[in-house]
Amino acid sequence: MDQREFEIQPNSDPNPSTTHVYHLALDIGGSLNKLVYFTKDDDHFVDGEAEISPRNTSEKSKGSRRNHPVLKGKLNFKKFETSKIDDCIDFIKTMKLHPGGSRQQENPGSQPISIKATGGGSYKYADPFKERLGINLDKEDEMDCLVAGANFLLEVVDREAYTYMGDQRQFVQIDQNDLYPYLLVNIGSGVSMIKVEGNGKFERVSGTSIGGGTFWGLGKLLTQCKSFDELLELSYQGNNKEVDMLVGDIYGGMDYAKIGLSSTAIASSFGKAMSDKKEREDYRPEDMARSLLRMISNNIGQISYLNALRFGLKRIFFGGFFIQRHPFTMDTLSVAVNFW
Ligand SMILES: Nc1ncnc2c1ncn2[C@@H]1O[C@H](COP(=O)(O)OP(=O)(O)OP(=O)(O)O)[C@@H](O)[C@H]1O
Ligand SMILES: CC(C)(CO)[C@@H](O)C(=O)NCCC(=O)O
Repeated sequence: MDQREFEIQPNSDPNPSTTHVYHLALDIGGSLNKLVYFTKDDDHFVDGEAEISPRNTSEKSKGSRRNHPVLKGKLNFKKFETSKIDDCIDFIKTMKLHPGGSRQQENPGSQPISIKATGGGSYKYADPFKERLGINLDKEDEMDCLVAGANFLLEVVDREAYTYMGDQRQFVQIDQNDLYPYLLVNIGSGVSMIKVEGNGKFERVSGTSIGGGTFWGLGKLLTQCKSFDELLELSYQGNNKEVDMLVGDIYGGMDYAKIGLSSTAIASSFGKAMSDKKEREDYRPEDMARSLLRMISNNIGQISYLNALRFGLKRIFFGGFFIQRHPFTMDTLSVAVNFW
């Protein structure tokens, strides 16, 4: 997808009276409900349809990537907490996204409007969508969508995948002939690990229930934070060694060099709390938040690495809102993958 013609606008709402909406779709997960819709301004509106031109996705990648049509318009992303599903329905209603959003889908004439939706919430919340908006959620399997989306981004969008270590973001140049097989680790409320061998060729090989929902849920109980962003922000100000038992705490300040453990390595997450004569209130919320973030990210990194090893996969791609735009979390994952 050529990013010169294809703008991605995070959470900026277009004016419904001057904008034409196409292809509203939803991913209703355990924590977050994600909406995507495509818009064209009056300027780019041709005979009631979006202008589509089949062309290569990027001058630079001519020949090396598959041809995809380029839609001249904007993709708009919006997210809501899934628990506030009514806010999402209100938004769709106010912005009048649902009639336009189905325009190019398979609903000609007076058929009931149907919107593509994935994630567990497409089952759980089918009734409120029907009752309040009169729309059917046309369900797609979440793993199919996840893999199709990841493959599309990796095959088509330049500068999409990157490594993150020590504050350094480095884009990965992907050789299309050497993309598969890879391990896809999607960190949402829970974590899914999928071995991807090609388009439509994948198997969910592992997962863990200790994921983004655990960080936010347990973190809320420990710190009284009111939002995920607040909890994450708090964790940046904390020091996990106040809560975690380090190798040095066990070895009298020394490394355990013989097995490659430095004195600062975490020997036991939250381990200090067992023997400290302290109540929960005596620990600083920021230190607990930091320790929790480390514990969960390290665990995901370790399980991912072991699964990559188990299936002989040389590359792991991480995704999901637990890490999106969160450099410290990404860095912790990278350190964990390298450590184990
Ligand atoms: N603003 C936010 N509000 C709540 N959680 C957030 C927010 N930003 C990031 N997160 C994190 O992202 C996680 C949700 O990620 P994502 O949307 O990818 O998963 P999901 O689709 O809701 O879950 P699942 O796939 O397991 O059903 C949350 O559990 C939380 O850790
Ligand atoms: C249940 C799903 C697939 C819903 O997205 C996800 O939250 C998940 O992969 N959870 C982890 C489940 C496990 O493998 O332990």
